Amino acid sequence: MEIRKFDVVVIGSGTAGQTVATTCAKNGLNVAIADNRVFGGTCANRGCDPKKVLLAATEAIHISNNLQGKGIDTLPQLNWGNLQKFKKKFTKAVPAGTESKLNDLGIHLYHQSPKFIDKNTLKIEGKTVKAAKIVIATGQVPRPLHFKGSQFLKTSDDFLNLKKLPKHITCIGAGYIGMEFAHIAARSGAKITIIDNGKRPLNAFDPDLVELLVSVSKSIGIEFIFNSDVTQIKKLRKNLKITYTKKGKKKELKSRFVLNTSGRIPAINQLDLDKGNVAYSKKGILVNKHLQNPTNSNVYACGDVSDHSLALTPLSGLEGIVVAENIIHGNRKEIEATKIPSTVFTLPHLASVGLTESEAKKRYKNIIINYESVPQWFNAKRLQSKAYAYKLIINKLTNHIVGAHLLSENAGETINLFALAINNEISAEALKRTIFTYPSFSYDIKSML
Ligand SMILES: Cc1cc2nc3c(=O)[nH]c(=O)nc-3n(C[C@H](O)[C@H](O)[C@H](O)COP(=O)(O)OP(=O)(O)OC[C@H]3O[C@@H](n4cnc5c(N)ncnc54)[C@H](O)[C@@H]3O)c2cc1C
Ligand SMILES: NC(=O)c1ccc[n+]([C@@H]2O[C@H](COP(=O)([O-])OP(=O)(O)OC[C@H]3O[C@@H](n4cnc5c(N)ncnc54)[C@H](O)[C@@H]3O)[C@@H](O)[C@H]2O)c1
Repeated sequence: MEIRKFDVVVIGSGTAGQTVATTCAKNGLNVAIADNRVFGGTCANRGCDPKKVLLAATEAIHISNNLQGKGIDTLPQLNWGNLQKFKKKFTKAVPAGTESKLNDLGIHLYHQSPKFIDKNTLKIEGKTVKAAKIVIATGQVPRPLHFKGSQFLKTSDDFLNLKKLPKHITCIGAGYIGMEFAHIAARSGAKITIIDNGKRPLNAFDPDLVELLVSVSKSIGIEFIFNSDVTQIKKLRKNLKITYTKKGKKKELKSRFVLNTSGRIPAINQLDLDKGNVAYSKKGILVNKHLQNPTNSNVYACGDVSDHSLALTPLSGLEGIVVAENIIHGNRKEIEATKIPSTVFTLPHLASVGLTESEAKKRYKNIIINYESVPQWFNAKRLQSKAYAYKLIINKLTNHIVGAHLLSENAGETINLFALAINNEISAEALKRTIFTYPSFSYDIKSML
């Protein structure tokens, strides 16, 4: 049987996989890439980008609602069907565009999941393929939940493709996806309930700012049920009946559509990793500082699927570059300890970079915490925003900002200035001295400092 040989085979065509494949190909390596779904990955096809397109229309609703009677008389009417058509204009072009970009670089494309046969050999599309280096960049998939009726659960993919918005949606999980989708759906006219088995949403974010976000969320009709476990979903004629337990008591609610937003797990179960002697854990493919697998040095992993990665697009891209450079030049690049900014695209946004208050207290002896809720500031008032707050954490000794946490209409943008300051050790004083445009959210940084 003919055996096809490549320098590099990349599994997964998302941000991480594409970055590795294109960089290696541009450097003269013979590359193949495989994906078992449409090419282009989660972010562009069924994640960040389509979500942000849906969000744009709800931003119009949000701002109009806030300014009703203050210059806005007639509220805009959201047309979910047309919004979905608009969104499709973005997503439809992604798979073919990605394939053509990869083809143009001479990269061989496979459209199935490879399986390891041994350390350097894969079976793909029924063929045996050998590669000097194999890169696993398969991302994550929704965490399966196991209870009676869990087959009725829908995923983020289903939500993003909804032709009609259900009257009532329940999200199981108050993380990034649950909170962002709840805000989109609530402003589009649906009634939302979020059930979480924890005591609050968005665990990794500052508790004071999250509390304010919860209160805004409630004001747009989102209902929260915390410390609760869903035990069963039963199909009724039109609705689904959700049974859950809270403090040992059995409770029920009815909903048209139940979304599993309880987190995502590494997409590794189709790869036969044991045959390739590839070490992995529940968190993903194990990697060292060069993003190389400790038990099979021919294998690298990057993006969401690696065991230490935060599931964020910019980090997946960064890791893709590290892997590509290590394959091309030998292991010379390590993953840098950059502070990665992150935004929950609710309205207002919740954004964060660097240490949380509790992390900073453990790490530094003397810190300054500037925490304030400032709905009276001009930028909040002109937009009639229900919440504007910040928490900055500064190392007293060096005057460097070590953590920034923002809740504002523009936090997703403003946080990038803090990422710049933290990662480049620009002092709080230097940031305060810098001239920013006025009136802008960036200008507010001066008052925060
Ligand atoms: C709804 C949603 C919204 C998000 N919003 C944001 C956001 O606003 N900002 C942000 O930074 N991040 C966001 N994320 C996270 C972001 O999408 C991921 O961090 C990013 O896409 C990861 O890139 P990746 O290349 O590691 O993996 P992916 O983009 O997931 O790519 C992995 C690819 O591997 C393929 N694959 C999987 N298994 C196999 C297999 N066995 N064989 C072959 N191919 C396989 C998949 O089909 C996929 O194309 C969001 C995620 C979701 C789900
Ligand atoms: N704006 C962004 O950058 C963005 C947006 C979406 C997703 N993402 C990335 O994707 C990842 C996955 O997002 P996600 O929202 O799916 O997960 P998540 O980890 O953010 O949140 C999962 C939530 O589900 C809850 N949960 C877990 N098991 C549960 C159960 N059995 N019952 C009830 N609640 C349960 C958790 O307590 C948590 O609040 C994120 O961690 C993030 O890195 C990023």
